[in-house]
Amino acid sequence: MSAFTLPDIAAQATHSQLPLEWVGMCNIALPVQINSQMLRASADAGVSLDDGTARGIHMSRLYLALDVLEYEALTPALLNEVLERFLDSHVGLSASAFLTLRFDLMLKRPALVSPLGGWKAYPITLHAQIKDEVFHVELFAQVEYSSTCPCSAALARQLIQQQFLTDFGNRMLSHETVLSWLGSAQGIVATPHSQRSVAKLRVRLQPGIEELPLHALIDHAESALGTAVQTAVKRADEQAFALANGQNLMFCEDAARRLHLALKTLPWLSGFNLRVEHAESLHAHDAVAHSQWRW
Ligand SMILES: Nc1nc2c(ncn2[C@@H]2O[C@H](COP(=O)(O)OP(=O)(O)OP(=O)(O)O)[C@@H](O)[C@H]2O)c(=O)[nH]1
Repeated sequence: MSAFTLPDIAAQATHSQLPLEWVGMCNIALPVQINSQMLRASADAGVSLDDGTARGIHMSRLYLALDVLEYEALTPALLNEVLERFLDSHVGLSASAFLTLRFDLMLKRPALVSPLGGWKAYPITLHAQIKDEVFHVELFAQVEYSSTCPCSAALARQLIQQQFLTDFGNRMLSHETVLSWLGSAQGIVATPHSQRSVAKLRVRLQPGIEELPLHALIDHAESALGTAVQTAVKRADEQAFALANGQNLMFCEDAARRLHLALKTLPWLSGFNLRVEHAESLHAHDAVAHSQWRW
């Protein structure tokens, strides 16, 4: 080695003769382009080290291959291109390449009634890989919604009926008296409990799909649930939300089944795994359900 040559440890041989499934870097900060927005993302970039005699991979080559993500809209083709670059820069060392991207998708959402709106941040994780020469992409999205317990709603209705009997017995009542009672806190003595809930959707894309259907996946899930959490809210919006909750009473099992049936209709999906978590206000633990299809 001359005084001007930098030592290249990664290029040395190792005596362990042991291939490794994944080698790379985690939590690389970088921007990605989605829906013409520049989003702050975090990437895990890796390859397999199939040559068990090689000391290491070339981390810098993976890092530099991520560059393109800054300049082009994120699509399955772009993810594939980055993974191909990983492999092209590791010929003879690696046969599989992996890329995970995490970011918050920002979507502007209208209010239910008023002409207002606001932004929601949806946590997204994309897993792309080339393994056995096959390219795969998985999307993971989190969608928050409200769930009102159907059992609690029925119990509350029963208490309201009992209160009605206590207040009026079998008396003949005028329309006006009943209307006023229904509008009073003494009449509606009990309310069901609701909780902020989250659906965690993991889906595999059909090969050949051109766009990442993040927006479509989230819209589809929110429409199936009917009670997506809101942004800007005036009283008219809150009332519409109360109605939506009353019309979409859900145990976690109901939410999981709704989402299962809804996701199955998406033609660009080849399989999914979903989990719903209802952060119960009745107790301090969560109600959780899982479901999957072709997973
Ligand atoms: N393989 C490997 N490299 C590491 C690790 N930690 C830090 N590095 C450093 O990552 C840097 C980049 O590695 P390479 O991509 O091989 O750099 P290089 O040899 O200048 O680049 P090439 O000429 O393209 O091979 C090197 O300085 C390594 O020492 C590690 O755990 N494994």
